[in-house]
Amino acid sequence: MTAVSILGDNDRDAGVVEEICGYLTEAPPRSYFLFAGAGSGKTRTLVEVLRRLTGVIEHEKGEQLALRLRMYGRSIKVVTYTKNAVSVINARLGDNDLVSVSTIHSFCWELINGFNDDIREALIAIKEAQLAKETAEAQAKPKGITFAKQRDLDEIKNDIEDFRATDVFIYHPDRNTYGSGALAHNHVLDVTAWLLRNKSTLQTILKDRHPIVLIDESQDTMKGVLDALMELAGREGRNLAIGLLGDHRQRIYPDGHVDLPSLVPQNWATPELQMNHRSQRRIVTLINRIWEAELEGRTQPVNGVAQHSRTEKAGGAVRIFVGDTSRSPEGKVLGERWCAEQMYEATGITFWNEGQYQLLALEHKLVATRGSFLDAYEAMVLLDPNAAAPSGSGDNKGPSAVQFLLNELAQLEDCVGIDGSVDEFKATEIFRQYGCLENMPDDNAARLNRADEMLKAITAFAVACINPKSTVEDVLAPILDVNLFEIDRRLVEAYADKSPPLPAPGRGEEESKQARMRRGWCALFSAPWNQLKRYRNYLSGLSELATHQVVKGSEFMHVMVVMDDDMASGSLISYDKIFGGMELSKRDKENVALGKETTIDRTLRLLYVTCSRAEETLVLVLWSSNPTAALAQIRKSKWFAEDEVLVIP
Ligand SMILES: Nc1ncnc2c1ncn2[C@@H]1O[C@H](COP(=O)(O)OP(=O)(O)OP(=O)(O)O)[C@@H](O)[C@H]1O
Repeated sequence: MTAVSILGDNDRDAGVVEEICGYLTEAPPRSYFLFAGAGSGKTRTLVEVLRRLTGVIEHEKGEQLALRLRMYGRSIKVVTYTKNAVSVINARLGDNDLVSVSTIHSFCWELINGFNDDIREALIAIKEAQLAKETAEAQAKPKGITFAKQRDLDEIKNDIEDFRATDVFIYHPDRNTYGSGALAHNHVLDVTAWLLRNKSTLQTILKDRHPIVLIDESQDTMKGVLDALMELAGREGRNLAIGLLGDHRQRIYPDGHVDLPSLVPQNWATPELQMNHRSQRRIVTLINRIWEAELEGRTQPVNGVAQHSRTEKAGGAVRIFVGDTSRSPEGKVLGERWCAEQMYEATGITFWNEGQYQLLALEHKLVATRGSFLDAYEAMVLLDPNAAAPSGSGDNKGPSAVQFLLNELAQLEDCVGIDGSVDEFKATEIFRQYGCLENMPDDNAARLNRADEMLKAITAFAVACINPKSTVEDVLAPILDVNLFEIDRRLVEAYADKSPPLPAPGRGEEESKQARMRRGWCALFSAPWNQLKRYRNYLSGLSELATHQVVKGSEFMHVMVVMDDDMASGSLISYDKIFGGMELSKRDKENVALGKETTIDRTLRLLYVTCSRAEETLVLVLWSSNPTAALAQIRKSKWFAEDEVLVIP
């Protein structure tokens, strides 16, 4: 093979940048959807397009567009999934006032901030629609509106009244916002989508500021906002162009559209990137097979192009190991080490016997079990299922009602030495930071009394912190008893409520939000305190097993993917079903018949995402409920060669 042909093969996508520049500089500009698989260099393509469209790199039509943007004080908006992606794109673009990069939350808030009457109207309309829908659904059930459901409906009505009474709405895209008028992250997205659909002022503002909007990771972008933008681009074809970048095969959040490619309007351009610059050929072949697989229970279409690896990346190694899921968690950890050892023996790559590989799993429960913080995690899920686990965009900081435990109390714990001594200087700083010293009595004696009370509380807190047997309640009690901080009302009330939790609902039984939260609070108060620290690390992406947060957009030389249905919450994911260790359920078959998304679809995409992170070598470990059946199907499938399939003894 000659140098020229190597270059030719590797450069098969070289024309895509120019192709996209052509669409966006057409008069009027044309919207597009870029099919771009794993490791295809989406960010690089995006940045190269932006450089040409803003006159950084010589480009005749780009320079004309730049001139027009500058003349009207406009810019191209790039919407990314994470704050990290904002910095990556900004760093690669350099100083460029014709491009403005934001996360979707910032983008939405930039548009609606200050339009308080519109925000209120949208919030009320959204909640009223929710109320009507949930009421109708409950009425249609044989039991009608149960007591538990009525409580939930009343809560929606209360929210509507609260919105009506709010004058000014506040929000911070980078953190949770508290206090009167505070909007949650999802409110901001819902409100923006509603206003883009219903208010011409906002539509005009958007196209006047940003005639071109490019959305990265569009497969996971909240569908409400995406639909509103696509609808607007359809209507305002001459004034607003949308570019969607992403890989529908890598959709991992339920916020995105089930099958985005099929929603792309006919008149949009659909360029394609065919290269995978990241992985060795063996891995690229595997991910192509995974995506093309015709599995029973699959409803998602096989749209999108097969990828090509770089010519010089013609190697790579893959193994799948199958073991019995009835093993203990410790036994499984040992089994996984054995697999790594086998990989070392097969490839001679020393990283595998030095623990220098990236463990990946996408089930939060698995991470929580391996990381020894399962009680804390499960309590958080009961308190707020949407906020308990880290999210790819880095928004989730845990349930809002427990922020005091995760922030103030965690900071206070940092002032406690391993012997239980308290660094009083540091502790005082924290009290000052949170305004705990502002209401000290003026009277000298009362002041001394209060200081003494505070000292006793922090000493008791320190003793509880260093005791490995302490529960969250043990640590919290001394602090709450003396009202040291201004604490979220929900936490204070839950602590004061000494009623026992109701039992968990049986299969098919309904549970009110309040009853679920009461179970969550009780579980949290009795969880070991030391689990909270591990839970915090997990939220910030620091646990040994990587989850979505780390996986999105990352790459690692050597990857081990651990698949264990026992640790998957609910029935949304099942590796055993795609590998043949378990039959499809009745529900799966019903979903197939209705053409709905199935367990198989979701699991296949998770597998695609995790496998495509590997550059050189990849180990898959399946803990199966029926290893014999799974092995038979794996051997029959064309995914792996005979010598790539092994049994964990
Ligand atoms: N044109 C190119 N030539 C050589 N290497 C490239 C090229 N484009 C990207 N790469 C390299 O390939 C790897 C994958 O690129 P990148 O992470 O941008 O892909 P991606 O499309 O964002 O992938 P994913 O969606 O899987 O996260 C990176 O290591 C990047 O440096």
